[in-house]
Amino acid sequence: MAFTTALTKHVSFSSRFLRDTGYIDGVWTAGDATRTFDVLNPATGEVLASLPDMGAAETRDAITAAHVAQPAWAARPAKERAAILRKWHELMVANADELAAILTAEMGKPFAEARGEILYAAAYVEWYAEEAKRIYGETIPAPSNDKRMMVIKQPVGVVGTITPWNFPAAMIARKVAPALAVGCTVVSKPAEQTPLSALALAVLAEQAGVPAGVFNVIVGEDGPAIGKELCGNDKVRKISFTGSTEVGRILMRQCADQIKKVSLELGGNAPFIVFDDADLDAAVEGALASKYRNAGQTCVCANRLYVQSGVYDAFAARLAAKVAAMPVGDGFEAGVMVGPLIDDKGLAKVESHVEDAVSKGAKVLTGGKRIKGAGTFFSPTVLTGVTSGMQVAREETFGPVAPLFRFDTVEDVIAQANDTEFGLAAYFFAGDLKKVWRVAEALEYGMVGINTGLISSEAAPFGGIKQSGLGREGSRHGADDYLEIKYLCIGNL
Ligand SMILES: NC(=O)C1=CN([C@@H]2O[C@H](COP(=O)(O)OP(=O)(O)OC[C@H]3O[C@@H](n4cnc5c(N)ncnc54)[C@H](OP(=O)(O)O)[C@@H]3O)[C@@H](O)[C@H]2O)C=CC1
Ligand SMILES: O=C(O)CCCC(=O)O
Repeated sequence: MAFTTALTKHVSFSSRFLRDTGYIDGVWTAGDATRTFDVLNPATGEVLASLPDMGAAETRDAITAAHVAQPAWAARPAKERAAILRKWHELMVANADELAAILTAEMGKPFAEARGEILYAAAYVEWYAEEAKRIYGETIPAPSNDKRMMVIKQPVGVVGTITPWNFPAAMIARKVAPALAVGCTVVSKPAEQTPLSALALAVLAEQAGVPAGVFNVIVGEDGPAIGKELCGNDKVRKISFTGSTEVGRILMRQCADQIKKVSLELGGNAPFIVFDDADLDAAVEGALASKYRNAGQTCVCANRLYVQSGVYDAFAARLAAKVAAMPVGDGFEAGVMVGPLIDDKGLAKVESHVEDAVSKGAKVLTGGKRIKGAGTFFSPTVLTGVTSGMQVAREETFGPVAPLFRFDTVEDVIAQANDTEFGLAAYFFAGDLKKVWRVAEALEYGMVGINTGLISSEAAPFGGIKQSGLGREGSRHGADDYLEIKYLCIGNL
């Protein structure tokens, strides 16, 4: 059976949104896949579903379908594409509870957070339904009277998207919505841990009127094989990826042969700075929101918390008290704030970061251990006495661990915050306006939260600099990633 009772106790077998195959050219199909792979609930370790392990051949078929469908989709008036996206948005909002249950079951995040993610994903679809109608060109005053110069924008064509498990709905929505809005077609490959949410989005896209071939989903556990086909097939004009910097580098190399466009949203190592003049309660709340959201499995999560000497002890004590009180458990239990980590690999990484820090002199104020049992839980942790020689200073922990570094001067903390190859998000809490400007300008990051730990929004350009990636998602800038600029010059006038 494709779905087990471990899933259907949360999402009924008769759910209109559960699918047990991929989706190619408007058809629910396993292609030629002969093997299956299991989708697990990380809170219990139970198998939720078995899906066909699709690979390069099915990806090729989906690319062909997307290639055939693209000209007609691009030729539809923007208003029609917008109306279909708007309908998709409405269906996501109307069915948020059921989509959230699927998401919590396969990913583990608390149900309220999962529901928040569905609405966040839907907001991207709504945003690009609106933007679809505003893909403006421009006219340019020509340097001579016998010419007229202008610019039009056209869709890049077929797009391959590869997305991670930490936001199984939002990461797909914020790539697919702008792509479809401007007239591209898409072949999507969700993470092997969370394919059910992707398939549920495709069900709703189909109901909304997205035509066959315009949005295709390939499910499978051989990411490298699917990725190679997406990067190597010359019908695909662009790859949009969210995930680890390591895989982003592989994809960029694979795209080099055909000079294929890439958007990459990669790892972060976000500094979170608390200055002596900060509102300490707001800084603690900001740290809780930024660090422990999604059990710390977010590329924009605070990874290194730098606290100025004058408030270090007070901040550490207040943060630890709140963190110790956070309920941990199955995301379906009422009141749970921190769910499991995605899998054993994720749990082992968090554990090794904490062990490394402690072995080099850090102190555990609260947490610090995996929680024994069936699921992959790690207790929300605060570490003090953390220094730059520890793993937590250099690598993304991707777990509920707040390492607190002490600093004295603005210059010192900016140097430490920028001392990383990553440049996605940074945060700081301060009162003095002069300092706010100086620090905001000096931080080498694509996004900076000032006196807030939450910066994500469909209205904002999300993306990084340095090895955190290329391109932006969300806002009006997010559409540009799926558009080519064409310059037209009329002569002999
Ligand atoms: N920027 C971010 O938001 C994210 C960062 N990370 C970071 O990466 C670490 C590892 O997480 P992990 O899940 O392994 O992330 P990955 O980067 O390995 O996975 C993300 C996506 O890429 C796919 N993939 C993996 N290898 C290839 C490949 N060679 N070619 C094409 N696609 C590929 C995966 O497919 P499949 O699932 O089939 O392997 C998945 O869909 C985390 O601990 C975290 O630090 C992780 C997720 C998101
Ligand atoms: O972790 C990610 O890859 C996406 C960040 C989620 C968000 O805040 O939009």
